[in-house]
Amino acid sequence: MTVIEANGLAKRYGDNVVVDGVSLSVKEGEIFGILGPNGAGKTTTVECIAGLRKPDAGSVSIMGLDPQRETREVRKLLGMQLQHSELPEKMRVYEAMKMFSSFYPNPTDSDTLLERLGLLEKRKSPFSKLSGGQQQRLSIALALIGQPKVAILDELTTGLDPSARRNTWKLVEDIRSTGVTIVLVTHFMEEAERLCDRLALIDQGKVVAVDSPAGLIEQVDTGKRLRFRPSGPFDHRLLTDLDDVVDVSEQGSQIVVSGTGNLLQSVSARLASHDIVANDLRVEQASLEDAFVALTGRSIELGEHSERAA
Ligand SMILES: Nc1ncnc2c1ncn2[C@@H]1O[C@H](COP(=O)(O)OP(=O)(O)OP(=O)(O)O)[C@@H](O)[C@H]1O
Repeated sequence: MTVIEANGLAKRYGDNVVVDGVSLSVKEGEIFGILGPNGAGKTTTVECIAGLRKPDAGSVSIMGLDPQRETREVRKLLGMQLQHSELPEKMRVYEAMKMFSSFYPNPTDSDTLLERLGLLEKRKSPFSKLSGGQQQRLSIALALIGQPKVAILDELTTGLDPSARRNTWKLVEDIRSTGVTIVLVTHFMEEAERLCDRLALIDQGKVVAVDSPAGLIEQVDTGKRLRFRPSGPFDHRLLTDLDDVVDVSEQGSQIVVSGTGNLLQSVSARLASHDIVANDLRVEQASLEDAFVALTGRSIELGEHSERAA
């Protein structure tokens, strides 16, 4: 079943076209990623989807409802974790939960949710005394308090250290396993690859491609590459006549073999039959980053405020 359907969304600020004809559909129970560099229009897109911003053109349907016209009904279905959720410094965790609970007709039990998010012992802490990871987890709790069918999570691991980031990924998987459909906005390749069932790559306000992470990589896959340092004298002709090998070259002391099919197996077998050991053997395959570069001509990590996923 389709949970979110957006068609031809457009939004401009003055002369700046930020969202330029975005169409996408999100299926029930999936983690759908919106991946693109800083400033690509991701946040504006999800704000239009959630009804927090009015698009200049296009339409959105969330489980058959129009977020612009049926705002109250949509709020009951949708939990939104905002990119920079700021609460009053002195507001305590349980007070924030209570306030957000009051917005929904059927909120879940606050302490049970805090416990699930590892925040129960912090329930009396003021917002300003929480670590970055705890503030993020609280913003997720606030997005989930109304028992939404759909949760939109915007850049939820930006600013977190690698361990907190991994814990948050686990949490997102747990939320999905309870049947919540998740839209995940991110500019981290690793996060998108690890979590998302399907992804929309967004660049300069446009959807460049929608597919599973593996499907996107496959679209641009130029084949496989092996690198190794041979243990003894090596003649390229040893490998060039293999069916799976397309090219053999040298980079310093390394041999680089590109090809297709069972490249690793056929090269290993041939080397072994000549008593050559492939030291420091590495298999390289196209990544999501390669797919993004191939589809847009630009690197996603080059955004002004980019931060590499560790
Ligand atoms: N209210 C606004 N008024 C004017 N320009 C805006 C407004 N909101 C966003 N923009 C501009 O729209 C562009 C896209 O912003 P948006 O936040 O949607 O991108 P994004 O892909 O989510 O990037 P980021 O990850 O940096 O937030 C940016 O150039 C931004 O400066």
